[in-house]
Parts: sequence; C-alpha cells; structure tokens
Amino acid sequence: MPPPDDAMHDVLQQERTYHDRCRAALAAMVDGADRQVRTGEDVSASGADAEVLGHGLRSRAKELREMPAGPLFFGRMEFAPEAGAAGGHAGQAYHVGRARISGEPTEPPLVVDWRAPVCRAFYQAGPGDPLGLAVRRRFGWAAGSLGDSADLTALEDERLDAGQAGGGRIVAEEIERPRTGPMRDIAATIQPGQDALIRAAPAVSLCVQGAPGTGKTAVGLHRAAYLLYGDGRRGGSLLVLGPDRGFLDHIAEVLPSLGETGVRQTTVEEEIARHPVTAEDGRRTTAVKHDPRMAEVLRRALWTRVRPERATPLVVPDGARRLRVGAEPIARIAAGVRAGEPLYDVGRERVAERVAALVRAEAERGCGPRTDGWTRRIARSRTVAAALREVWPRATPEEVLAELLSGPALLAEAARGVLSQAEQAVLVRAGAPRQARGARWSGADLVLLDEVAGLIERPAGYRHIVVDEAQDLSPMQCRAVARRAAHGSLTVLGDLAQGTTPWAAADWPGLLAHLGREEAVVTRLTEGFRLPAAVAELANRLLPELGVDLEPVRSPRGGGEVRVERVATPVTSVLAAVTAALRRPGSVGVIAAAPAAARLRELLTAAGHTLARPGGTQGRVTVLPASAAKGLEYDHVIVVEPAEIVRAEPRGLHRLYVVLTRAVSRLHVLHAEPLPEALAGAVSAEG
Ligand SMILES: Nc1ncnc2c1ncn2[C@@H]1O[C@H](COP(=O)(O)OP(=O)(O)OP(=O)(O)O)[C@@H](O)[C@H]1O
Repeated sequence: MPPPDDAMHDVLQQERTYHDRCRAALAAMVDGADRQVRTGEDVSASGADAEVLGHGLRSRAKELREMPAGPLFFGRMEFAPEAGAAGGHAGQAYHVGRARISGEPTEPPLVVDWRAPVCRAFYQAGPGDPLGLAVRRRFGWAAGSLGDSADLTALEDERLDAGQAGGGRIVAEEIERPRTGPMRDIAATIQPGQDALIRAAPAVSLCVQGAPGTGKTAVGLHRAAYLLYGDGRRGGSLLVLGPDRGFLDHIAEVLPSLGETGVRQTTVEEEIARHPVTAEDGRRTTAVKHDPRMAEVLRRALWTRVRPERATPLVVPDGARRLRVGAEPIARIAAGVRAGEPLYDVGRERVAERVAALVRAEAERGCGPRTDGWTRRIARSRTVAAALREVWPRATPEEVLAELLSGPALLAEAARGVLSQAEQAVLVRAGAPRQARGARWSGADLVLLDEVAGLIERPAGYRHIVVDEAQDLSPMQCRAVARRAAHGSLTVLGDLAQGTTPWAAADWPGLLAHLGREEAVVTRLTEGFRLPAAVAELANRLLPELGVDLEPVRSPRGGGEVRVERVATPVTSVLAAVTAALRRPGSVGVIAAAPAAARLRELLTAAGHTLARPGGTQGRVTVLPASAAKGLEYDHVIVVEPAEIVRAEPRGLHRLYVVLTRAVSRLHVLHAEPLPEALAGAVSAEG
C-alpha cells in the first residue's frame, strides 16, 4: 500500500474518529442491553411473558457482549444525491460492518449490517450499473486487528458515478493474504456473483457447482448467516453439513465471526447416527446399502408388518355390556389406512381411532351418546392395543432392519424385482442377530435405519440446510438430508471433479433428484480465489481424466509457485521442504497417502516440529492423509508421491485433484515414482 498523501491522511483520520464514535456507541449498546435485562427482571409480567422477554433481552445482551473483537466496519457507501437512482437512500452515506451499530435512536445507524437490504448495492454495484451509489469505499485494516482505530491504515474509493471501476487492491490483498489458522469470513470482500447466491430468497434451493477454491464454502456459510438475519436468529433451525471433523474445525469460526453462534455444524454421518458404528461392511455390501433402490426394499419390509388379514373380532367391556366389532371391519380399516401409506406411526394411530369410532357407534346404539374423551380412552385401551398388535404392530427401525438383514426369506420378498439375487446375497449378514437388541451396526446400516425411521415418524426438520461437498453424498444419504428439509430449502455445494466416494455424483440433476430438489438451478463458479495461476494450471491437467464435463478453474491471481521435484526418497525429502517452507509466512500442509502420512508425522515430530491438527488453530505445519484434505487450504502445500495417492483408492485421481488444489500460494510436489500420466512433463513454474 503506498503511503497516504495529505488529503488521504485527513480522510483516514476522519474515519478513525468515526470508528472511535462507533466503538463508544457499541459500548453504550452493551450497557443499555445489560440495563434492560436488569429492568426486565424487576418487571412483573405474567410468568410466560417475563420468561420470553427475559430470554430475548439476555440473548441480545450476550450477543452484543460476545461480538468478536475486530474493526467495526469494512466499507462505506455514499448514495448519489439524485432521488430515484438510490431508492429511498439518495444523498445518504452508510458504513458497512458485520453488525449494526446505532447511536441515537432517531438517527440512521452508524454502521449497517452487511446483510441489510441496502447493502446489496455495496456488493453488486459496478460502473455499468452503480445501483444509486456515487462512491464505494473499502477500508484496509492491519492484519489481525482487534479493532483499534489506529489499525485503519488504508482506504480505497471507487467513484461509481464517474464510471470508475475499482482498483480492487484491498480486495486482492485480502484474497492473497497468507493463511494462518482456520477459515475467516469474507463479509468485506464478497464478490457480486457470490452475493447474488447469498441473498437468494430464503425459500429458494440453490446448487453451486464450483471449481476448487471458488468460494463455495464461503458462500454457503454467508448464506446461512444471511438467512439467520432475516429470521430473527432462529439458529437451531439451520444445519451446516460438511465432510469431516477437520473441515468442520476449519470452518468453525466463520459463523461466530459474523455474530451467529447457534448453528449446528456436523457431518451427515453424525447427524443421522442413532448408534455408534460397531460393524464394518465389505465394499459390495456398502454399495448396495447406499443404493437408492434400498428405499423401496425398506419400504416394503416395513409395510409387510401390516396384516389386515390377521384381524380378529374385538370385544370391549362397557359396564355390564360387551361391545363387539367384527374382524372384517377392522381389516377394512387397516387396509384402507395402509393404502394411503401415511407415516407408519400416524397410520397406527389412525387405525386405533377408527376402530374406537366403531366401538363408539356400537356403544351408542340404544344407549345414548358417548363423549370424544371416551372414544380417545377406547383408542388407547389395552383391548384395542392388543388388536393392533396383530394388524399393525409397533415397529422400530432397528427391528425392521435386523429382521431384513438376517432373514433371507423376508429380504427376498421385499427385494423382489428390485435387487438381484447377488445383491440380496451380499446384504444378508452372516450370523446377524434376528433381533434388534445386541445388533451391531455399520455406517451404511445407520443410513438405512434413518430411512426406516423416516417412514415411521417425521424427523425433526430444519428450515435450511447447507450441504458442502455434496458430490460425495450417496443417494440414501441425500434422502436423509431431504427428509430433514421437507419444509425448508437447501444450499447444495460441491464439485463433481472432487468426488471421491464410490457413489460420487456424475451429474447434478441426479443428485438433486435424490435430494428432492429437481427444480434447483445449478450455478457454475469457475473463478478461483484460492489458487494462483501456476497451481491452477497444474491441477487443470488432471481435469480431462476425471470423467466430468467441467470447465477448468480460472485464476485471476499471479504470484504462485509450483515446484515439481524428482527425489530419491520423497518422505525423507519432506524435512528439508518443510524447513524451506517455514521461511515464508503462512501455513504449511504436507499431504501424502495415509501410510506415508503416518511416517511423516513421526519424522517431523522427531525433528522437533509441533504439528497442527487438520483444521486446527495451533501450529503452522499440518501433516495429513490425502483423504482428510477436502475443503482445507494451506499457503504452502507439499504433496508427497502423487502416484501413491492415486493408487490408494479407486477414485485416486480425483483425490489427487483435491490434494493439488489446496495450495494458496506455493505447491511443492516430491516424487520418486513417475508422475501420473496427465502430470508427466509438469515443470516447476512461477506465476
Ligand atoms: N470474495 C472473497 N473474498 C476473499 N476471499 C475469498 C472470497 N471468496 C472466497 N475466498 C477465499 O477463497 C478460499 C477458498 O474458498 P472456499 O473454501 O469457500 O472455496 P471452495 O469452492 O469451497 O473450495 P474447495 O472446493 O476447493 O473446497 C477461502 O480462503 C475463502 O476465504
């Protein structure tokens, strides 16, 4: 950044003073909120109202107190004075920050929340369409600033009213900054295409196919924050799903830094886990269990439990009388309810109610009316429960699945015309207990249990689910996600080129159908914010080999370095490579096939390095197996023996593509074996 001239110096000084004012106003807001909590506690209202009010006030006070330390604004917009061009904002100026700060209640806020509708102009305006803006200002703060006004060191104005396109230095510096620690929010530098996705209407489900580093994860998390803003912060109703713990740790700070702490962030496996995983399936068994045809098999297995033909006459004692209902009407009721295929438990209740209504009709014949309460008691009586046990027995997912997997006859019936004999054979588990109690479950079984559970009763749902790395979800996992968003919307993020699971999606329409969101529009992002041109060029060489119809990632960034080095023993060469990498700023990721990664961890620890966990916050060097690299990024990436990474799994080339695209600045490939063909001939490069 060039040193500021005098005029710039004055403007900077004014902005620092303004920042001081915002800081004071924020302190007053915190005091005010605390005072309201105390007053609220003294006010006597009805118990329930006081509770709700008190909770709201306490949450607001806590939220303000816990606002992350940092600069209070990152941008400013000045609307043109002509009315019309700027909607209701003509002639107004607003600072833009991560949270709203207000001074006097009668005056406009000192800082507007980046999610407020007025801020659309801040992110979307361009010289072609300034959206009413005369000037857009971006602020440059010292790296890691905790919000001291003196840390405001630069600003950059774009005169949109004069058709001036921004120099974008501050944005470029933010994008290229060396990475340390976990992922950060991008509220200050959201790009127009990203903003359009983030601000899409809440009910709209989106699908984003984005090349590596195009900001999919960032978009998903900011969309979550945007939806919470419009929704009075009902955080519990929002779910973020990611591939593994390392990734979740990597993204853990983003939503809190935007002031949103109540969002559940987990993996699909953890979200659906009814039991710990204590069994393992073979590859073929796993494949069949994740196949969408299993949904039909399970549906049939559950419904074979309903047996209208087993109905027996019902006799209900009623004082001195015996009320009788014949087997046939009960069978008819059960068959009728089954035909509508409601949720299993709902159906069961419906049958009980209808049978009770028959009993009531019988009771009322000649003996006067009965109340609804009486009928409800009958519906829940032991006699009716006993009749139900025959025609519509209670079911748990565990019973249904245990019986299916241990009973070839039942399986044959449920899978007829759906699964081949061979597929059925791999499902039947040798020695599996016929009963749910004591059964051991594999990861794939948990997906099946979730499917059955969803047929029995409705799972707790979310208003919105952000699914990251969605290309890796199996059809059955997609169904589990869809069930939880039955009344909500989805943000589906992924990259077909990075699919590494056996069932990785080949196209988006297929996956969206399993997610129940055929209508979602697929937006393609190809501009990479992570990769410098030299790294992108190397990774793009793999793309034609990955069996996907995608454009290569484009990088607007120079400054990257690629070094491809043939060495005698890559593992031992890593020590020197790490030492060299540590001379430059930023994080270092060493990525290798799992066995080599384990050896490297020992080697580097013995050499005195303190290693960080994947996605962790401590330490500059992380050693990770290729399987744990998804979604992560490091300034300097050292890839050890690509051929071994490719060999380690069926979709090894896709894995290598993931690994090569983790580098923000420098990529160092160490190999002894020949490189995979697509990379052969790759030479060291500087972008
Ligand atoms: N508008 C932006 N301003 C600054 N940084 C950005 C912007 N968009 C994305 N980034 C940064 O680029 C990097 C890559 O973003 P992100 O992880 O969201 O990409 P991705 O598409 O999910 O990548 P992958 O598929 O490889 O996991 C992150 O460090 C993110 O903070």
